Amino acid sequence: MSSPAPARPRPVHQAADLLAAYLPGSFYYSSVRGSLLADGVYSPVHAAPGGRARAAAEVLDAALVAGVTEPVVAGAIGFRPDAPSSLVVPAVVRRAGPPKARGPVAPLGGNWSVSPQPAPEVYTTAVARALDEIRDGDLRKIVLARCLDVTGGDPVAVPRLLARLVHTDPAAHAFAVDVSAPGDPAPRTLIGASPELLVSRRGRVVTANPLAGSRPRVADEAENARRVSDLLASEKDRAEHAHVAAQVAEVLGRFCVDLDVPAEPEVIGTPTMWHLSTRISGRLADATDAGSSALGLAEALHPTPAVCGVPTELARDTIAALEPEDRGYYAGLVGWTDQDGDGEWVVTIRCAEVRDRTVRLFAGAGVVAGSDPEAELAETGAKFGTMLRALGLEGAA
Ligand SMILES: C=C(O[C@H]1C=CC=C(C(=O)O)[C@@H]1O)C(=O)O
Repeated sequence: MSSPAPARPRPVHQAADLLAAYLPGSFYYSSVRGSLLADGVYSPVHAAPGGRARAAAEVLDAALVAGVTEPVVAGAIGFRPDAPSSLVVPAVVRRAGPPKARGPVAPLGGNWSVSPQPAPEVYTTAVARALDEIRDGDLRKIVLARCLDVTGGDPVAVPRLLARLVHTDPAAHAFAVDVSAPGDPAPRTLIGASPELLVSRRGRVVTANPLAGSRPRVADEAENARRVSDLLASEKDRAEHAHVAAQVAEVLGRFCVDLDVPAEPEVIGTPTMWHLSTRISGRLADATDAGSSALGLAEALHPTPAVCGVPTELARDTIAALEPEDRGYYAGLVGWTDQDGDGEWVVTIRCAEVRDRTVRLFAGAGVVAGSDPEAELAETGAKFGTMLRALGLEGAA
């Protein structure tokens, strides 16, 4: 006869201690729901797109049997189906409450050179071409991205960069993920502070918070108020947003009962941007299937028109044709799922990839009929602000 396992007290950690304990190679994730720091690898999770949730559930079962305490699957998945992914069941997971705002963290220092990739006029030409495709063909929305390479004299202090991201905006979904691949000459870290919740699951309750439609935030509050009301009234931005909210609602509708989709978007603010936002929630019809774990839902939702477009396949092909730089992990998903299927995944935006002395920032903007190439260039410049602030280079885009 088997006897129940003795209940072990859960070790109590402070959010600030987890952040302070982060080292490159660890997995860090924090949001208003809590903080998670994971180290070591019990097992990688390898599976093709669409099969990851089931593979994750199997590895989590094996980890439990092997004695891993409260295992999770954590990591990042790239934008394209053929992009790399970095998903593991870590050997050790520590959890704490949400991070709190604290005093300023010292800047990274150093002399940085900043180089847009591609050149700004290549980006505006791509937006103009996308507008031609929208006018002449079936494309209705496309998100076009560009990069900013920031290079310093010394290897980048990733833990300090992460601490600055978290302290600037403790409400963001902050992350740092080791995305090194075999043969890389130096370790690579995906780091960022995303405002966009792809999906979270807690028990049967599912929440998503699609964002699209933007204005840069400025210091002057009267000007911010004008920008917020302009954003709410903008037909172009509302169309851009409606594509995302509709697709997220349609996908979650396949899994949920009692889906609540607000009829009107609201505006949310980050320290650098204002966005149209729709908070969607529902209850899972079947919470036992691996396909409805947080990772399963995230895979079903990806890529939303917040990072790809409408229709999805045509937008993805047009992105491949118009963007000269590979997105890699940008515009993919980052997060974690536990053995109950609970977890949280965010859209990988307001992020960068750090490799030795270089930080490659990514930012994209949604293009619909009525978009203006110069305005999209400026919008992507403003979106770089999240990472530039953390680097101490505000205004360098
Ligand atoms: C694609 C990005 O942002 C998305 C999320 C919010 C608003 C967006 C926009 O207004 O274009 C984008 O869809 C990015 O930051 O790289």
